[in-house]
Amino acid sequence: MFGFGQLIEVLKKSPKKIVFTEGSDPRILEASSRLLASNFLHPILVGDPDEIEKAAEESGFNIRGAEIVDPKKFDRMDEMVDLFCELRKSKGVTPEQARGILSQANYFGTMLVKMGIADALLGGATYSTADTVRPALQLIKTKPGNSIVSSCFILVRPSATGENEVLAMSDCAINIHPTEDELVEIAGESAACARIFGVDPKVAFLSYSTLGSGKGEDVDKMRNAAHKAREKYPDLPIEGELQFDAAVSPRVARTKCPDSSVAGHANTFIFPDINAGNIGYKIAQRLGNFEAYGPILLGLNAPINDLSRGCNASEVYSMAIITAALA
Ligand SMILES: CC(C)(COP(=O)(O)OP(=O)(O)OC[C@H]1O[C@@H](n2cnc3c(N)ncnc32)[C@H](O)[C@@H]1OP(=O)(O)O)[C@@H](O)C(=O)NCCC(=O)NCCS
Ligand SMILES: CC(=O)OP(=O)(O)O
Repeated sequence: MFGFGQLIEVLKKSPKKIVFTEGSDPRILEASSRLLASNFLHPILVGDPDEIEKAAEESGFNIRGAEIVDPKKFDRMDEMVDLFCELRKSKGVTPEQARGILSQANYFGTMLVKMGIADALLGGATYSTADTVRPALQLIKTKPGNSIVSSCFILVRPSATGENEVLAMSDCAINIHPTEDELVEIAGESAACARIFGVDPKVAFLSYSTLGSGKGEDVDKMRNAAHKAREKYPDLPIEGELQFDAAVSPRVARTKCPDSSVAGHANTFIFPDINAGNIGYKIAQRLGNFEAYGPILLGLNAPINDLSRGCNASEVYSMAIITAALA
């Protein structure tokens, strides 16, 4: 069963540095002060030191000991500019353009990871997901063997048995209209992510149709993706296409698809597109009493994660631990 204690133990054995791109945000400052009080994860705050210290003082958080890095005064900026130009040479980026781009905290922070100055990055408390993730897509790129970066939310809710109920939902944040093959990759990556959080994955490819009850291109897409995923991951329990009720309710599953061993017991949900996924996870979070951790980026070649702009300090703290522990 998943607990943050296990991730913290991982970090205690191998402490890491995590860069926060929104160094003066009060939620980042609160999470950083909690991290500084322990010694398993060291925050690097990007921004103007005066502004950050003033914000910390005003919000009453002790960030003594935090590293603050100001892109305007960074002593390795020439080296960073050269590396950036090299990485983006196919786009013909000039050093002057690179300097402008690297004055932005999202690009600067990503380059701190690329240069090995930080082990991990967490952003998105005020930056949109697109602005948090784009520098990583451009500079860090996908892991060898992956064709896309995607994402997964881990949803956690205490249950009546006393054990946490843990679910995975994907892709709620990155790929807007994933293809069948991309959905297959998302399912494999999400199942692997779910396992890290103690889930024995049972994967449902979601739709408005259950095994042919409805018709349409989107139904075909999810059915075909489920079929391809079963071929690619023969040991993974996979069903699709399924409506959400058939995926999670044993009673509904007995009526709609009695022969499926996944239906009624699914815990890893693959949505047809980002509209469904983003709306779906936020309903679970805001109306279903689930804590939502993510989006956890999958398939990216370094530990960089995004936050929802609606996050609180406790979610920042948890996501920082998740991000660094998965490094
Ligand atoms: C992720 C996202 C920002 C990328 O869009 P974009 O920046 O317009 O993408 P582009 O097509 O210009 O590609 C930029 C780079 O990222 C790469 N890229 C884009 N999507 C990618 C993906 N899913 N996986 C890996 N690389 C990707 C491109 O190959 C390109 O690389 P290059 O510049 O080296 O050639 C976009 O898909 C998006 O906005 N997604 C939804 C985000 C969102 O609003 N989520 C809801 C809230 S969580
Ligand atoms: C993940 C997500 O939906 O992010 P935001 O709320 O910042 O758009």
